[in-house]
Amino acid sequence: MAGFVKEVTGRIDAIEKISRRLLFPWDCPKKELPLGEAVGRRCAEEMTNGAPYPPFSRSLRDGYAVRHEDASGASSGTPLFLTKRGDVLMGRAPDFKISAGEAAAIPTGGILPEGADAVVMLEETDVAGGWIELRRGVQAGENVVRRGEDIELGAKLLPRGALIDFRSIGPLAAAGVSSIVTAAPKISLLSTGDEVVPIETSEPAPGCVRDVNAWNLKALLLRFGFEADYRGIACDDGAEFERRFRDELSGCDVLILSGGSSVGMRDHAFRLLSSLPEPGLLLRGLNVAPGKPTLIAADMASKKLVVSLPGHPLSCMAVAFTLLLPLLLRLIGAEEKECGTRVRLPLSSDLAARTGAEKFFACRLLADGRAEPAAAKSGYISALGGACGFIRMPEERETIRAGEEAEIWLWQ
Ligand SMILES: Nc1nc2c(c(=O)[nH]1)N[C@H]1C(S)=C(S)[C@@H](COP(=O)(O)OP(=O)(O)OC[C@H]3O[C@@H](n4cnc5c(N)ncnc54)[C@H](O)[C@@H]3O)O[C@H]1N2
Ligand code: MOO
Repeated sequence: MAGFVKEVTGRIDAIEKISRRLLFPWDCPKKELPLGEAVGRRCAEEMTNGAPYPPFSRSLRDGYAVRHEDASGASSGTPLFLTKRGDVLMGRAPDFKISAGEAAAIPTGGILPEGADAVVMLEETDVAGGWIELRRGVQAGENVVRRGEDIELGAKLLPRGALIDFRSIGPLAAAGVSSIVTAAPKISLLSTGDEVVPIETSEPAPGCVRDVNAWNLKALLLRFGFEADYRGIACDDGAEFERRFRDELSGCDVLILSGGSSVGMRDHAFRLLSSLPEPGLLLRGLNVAPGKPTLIAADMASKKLVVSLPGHPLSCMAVAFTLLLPLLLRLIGAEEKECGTRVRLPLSSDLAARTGAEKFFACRLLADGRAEPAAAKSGYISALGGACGFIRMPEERETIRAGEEAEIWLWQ
């Protein structure tokens, strides 16, 4: 790996410069999917609500629909009595209105009859001699959801590029969105290195290891709404590697390599990324630890992005989470610009590193709310097991003490 670049670019600088230089977002492929199949994907366009929700004012309780002023002041000691106007039937529009002094029986979810603006719960009422006895007063709107109160007509359901998941699918279903146009950039994953062998290899030869990075990357990207196609492993032979690289690049929008990003005898990524037409190589060396040997290049005319990630599995994932995902979000024009959530939590033990680079450490969340740094080297593959995300140590820091708050980048 000797001879790797000394000059490095800061992560945020890299993201901003590359996005601007490549004129993100790109008009990348889209796929229309039935709602259920769109779960876990990102919508290609902003989605707005086509109908108010709920579509009609409805009761939240079994009870009596009333005008709140008619119930005002009712208590068990001084009950009020209203005339029963009728029964609201589930799934049917009432064919009567509530006038002063009237109440209507209503089920949970029933349409609030015109004139009524609140519901008194059944257990706070009685039927007495043809009257409805109220033992409690209600405020306007109590036990009722007004038409459009939850989601107004025209409200934003999903910003462009948002992840479709359990948090956002309900309003889409309610709005009758049965299919969604999802962003579907064609992303290919190619691992590199003669020592990297397919996972099916029953007994890797001495010096060989099964491919981990491609599977890590595939799972990470999927978790954040991007489908990536595993294209296998490219060997270290220069000519063969080049053929494979060009072949794979021609079939996708984004080619993600791992390994061979450093500059050594067998590291062809730099040479090939540099050979791409305008703008060619955009990043050579990232000021992130682990993750320095990262290369990014693009071919603007053919709208191709190539990201060559470090071979060490933990480095590869740190760069994928902190640099690759933000770039992909910008590429598809997502409003969200980073994946995950930033919080500040105290650390459970001291952390020490060198100043200069922006540092990321896998960490676990302890039950007492502290973050525990994983004791891991960049070549480890176990560090993300049970991790909640990464601790970020800024460039200028070299320690964070136990008990001191640090910035944590949670997956969620
Ligand atoms: N003398 C120096 N050596 C190294 C430097 C350096 O500056 N000077 N940089 C180190 C850093 S930092 C990293 S990170 C690695 C990155 O090197 P490459 O991106 O060129 O990656 P490789 O050399 O191909 O592999 C590194 C390491 O990772 C393993 N690997 C690669 N691909 C996979 C995969 N798909 N699944 C599992 N493991 C993989 C590979 O076997 C190597 O052990 O270089 C340092 N060295
Ligand atoms: O940057 Mo390497 O990616 O430190 O292990």
